[in-house]
Amino acid sequence: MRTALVIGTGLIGTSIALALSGRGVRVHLTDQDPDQPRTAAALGAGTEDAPDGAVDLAVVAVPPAHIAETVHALQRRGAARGYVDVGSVKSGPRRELSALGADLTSYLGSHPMAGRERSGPLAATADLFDGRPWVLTPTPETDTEVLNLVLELVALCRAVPVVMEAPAHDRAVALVSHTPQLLSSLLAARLGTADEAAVRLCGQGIRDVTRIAASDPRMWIDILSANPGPVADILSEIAADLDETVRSLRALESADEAKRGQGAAGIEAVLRRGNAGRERVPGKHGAAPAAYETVAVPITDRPGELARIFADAGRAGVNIEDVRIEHATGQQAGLVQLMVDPSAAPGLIASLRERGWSIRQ
Ligand SMILES: NC(=O)c1ccc[n+]([C@@H]2O[C@H](COP(=O)([O-])OP(=O)(O)OC[C@H]3O[C@@H](n4cnc5c(N)ncnc54)[C@H](O)[C@@H]3O)[C@@H](O)[C@H]2O)c1
Ligand SMILES: O=C(O)C(=O)C[C@]1(C(=O)O)C=C[C@@H](O)C=C1
Repeated sequence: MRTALVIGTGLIGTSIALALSGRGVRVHLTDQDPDQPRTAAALGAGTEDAPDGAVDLAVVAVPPAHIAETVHALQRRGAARGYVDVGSVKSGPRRELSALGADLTSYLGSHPMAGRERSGPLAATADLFDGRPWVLTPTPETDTEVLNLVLELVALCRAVPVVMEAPAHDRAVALVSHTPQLLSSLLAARLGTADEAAVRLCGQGIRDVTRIAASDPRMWIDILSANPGPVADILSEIAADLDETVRSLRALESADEAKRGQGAAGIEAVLRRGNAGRERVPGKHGAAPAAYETVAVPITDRPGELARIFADAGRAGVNIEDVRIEHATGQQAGLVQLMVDPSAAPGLIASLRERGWSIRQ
């Protein structure tokens, strides 16, 4: 990739622009608020000058509610060879693009799983995405060239590509991102009316769980409006857990020893379930299994082939942890190396064979 256009030079757009500029890509910056690209350019993220012609990749980093109209407008003026968005929700923007009659072959929905509670270019850093998962949601209609451009973007940002279908992505982030935001806000909201004497005692625990309560509400209204059902489902399960926990605490207040025992058991169960969940949270650089198994699949160099193999892996329920593509010199062919958890490899191989792929042993 030689040239890129970043639309929306806030936290995420400027962080991407800094990473790309730092690795030799000429990055053009634009935003509906002219102050933002000016600041981003001053930070070394790229240039405010408009590109001469079509760039290689347009990166749309605007709030979710504006993604579809922005991508569609860029496509209509032929701004780039490929278009990617980085929005925190994936099904809604795709549906809206489809309703607008946009070209879905040159568009790929993506979501870097890295961010901060602060907005704007001044919060941006070039290493924001280092080692973080970056979800890609190709479909069979995604052009191979566009998928390759986005894989290059992810690699240049030193992130780890993870392929998912948009609805599965939205359900997953409801649990790991959207519900935590609301729970953090709900807890921090209690501090709003608490006595000064109590607030003065805030220690590291409450700082940890309320950090993201400082996030921009406008952005989160957009995100939650595009994913309300899955978030409401998880919150109602948590509400049931809360009811149970309150019952256990009330039992602990009882004069009856047996009831107090039940209360303690209920609380212990919650804490132990919490320990087990927390153990599954990956470290900053991802809980990569010690070693991946490589499934090598020869492909022909024609539009849609890569997207098809990713979609077929998705249908097999297999997460692609990493991917490498070897291009055969002088031939319209290549070898795609899909890196997966060793336990997932046999199922992936069988499923891909069933779908007509040959596997290089
Ligand atoms: N903040 C995070 O932690 C995080 C993480 C991953 C992905 N995202 C996604 O990245 C995108 C950007 O989020 P951010 O945190 O960088 O927000 P931000 O508020 O820091 O930046 C958004 C920028 O987009 C500009 N903008 C808004 N509407 C526009 C339009 N129609 N045309 C051009 N520019 C427009 C704003 O002026 C602003 O500069 C969102 O879709 C968000 O869901 C955010
Ligand atoms: O660390 C933070 O500040 C974030 O909340 C980042 C976070 C997340 O939930 O992980 C927030 C929203 C995004 O879409 C992706 C990343």
